[in-house]
Amino acid sequence: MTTLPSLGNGLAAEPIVARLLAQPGLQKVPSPKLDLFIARDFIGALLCEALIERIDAVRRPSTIADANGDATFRTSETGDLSATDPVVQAVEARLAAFTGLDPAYGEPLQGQRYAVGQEFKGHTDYFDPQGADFAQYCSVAGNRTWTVMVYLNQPEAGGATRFKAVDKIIQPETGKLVAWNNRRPDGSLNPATLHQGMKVRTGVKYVITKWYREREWA
Ligand SMILES: O=C(O)CCC(=O)C(=O)O
Ligand SMILES: [Fe+2]
Repeated sequence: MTTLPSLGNGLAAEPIVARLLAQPGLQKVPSPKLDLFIARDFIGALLCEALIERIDAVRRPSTIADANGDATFRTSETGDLSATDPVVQAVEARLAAFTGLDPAYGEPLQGQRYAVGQEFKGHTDYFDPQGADFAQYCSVAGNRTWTVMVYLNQPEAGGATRFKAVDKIIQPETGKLVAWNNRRPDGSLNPATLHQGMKVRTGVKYVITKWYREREWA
């Protein structure tokens, strides 16, 4: 088996985009405004189930940076997944091979759970350099570069991810990956990555998220 090389932190987006485009079944959302990719069946249902179990074991109320006075802005639950767990390691290896993004720059894999009525309102995944919490979140590893997210199940209704600036609504499906560059090709932060996790209407929604940084995650 050949091992694909790591392609860095994603700030140089071109090699990451090329690696993604080489993956069978990958869809690029056609827009000049941002690099946004979708791949169905990125991981299988059994691995998704195992990850859901792990999330349920560690979940706690989600938080946001730069409190905005809206207590209902992000109402989901979040949990950090253990890097020593073989199930987590399997996903990490698959993510690294698929995207080329170097795991050394990645935050710990996180899980999110949304019950009926829960959501994450419109936001960007990068931290606002003018925001009150910027130093706290970014002084060590720098700001975020890429986001990679995988839906672990399919709620009966609701729970889509909406990218307003490009008028794209992505429906959750078990094992489906969504990846985007939080920057423009020149490396500047891209406000067109604004997105929201829409309210779950029926059922429950689970995702995993992996965020990459400018500098290594210690
Ligand atoms: O749950 C979703 O669809 C989006 C989640 C998200 O945007 C985030 O966790 O940053
Ligand atoms: Fe997000």
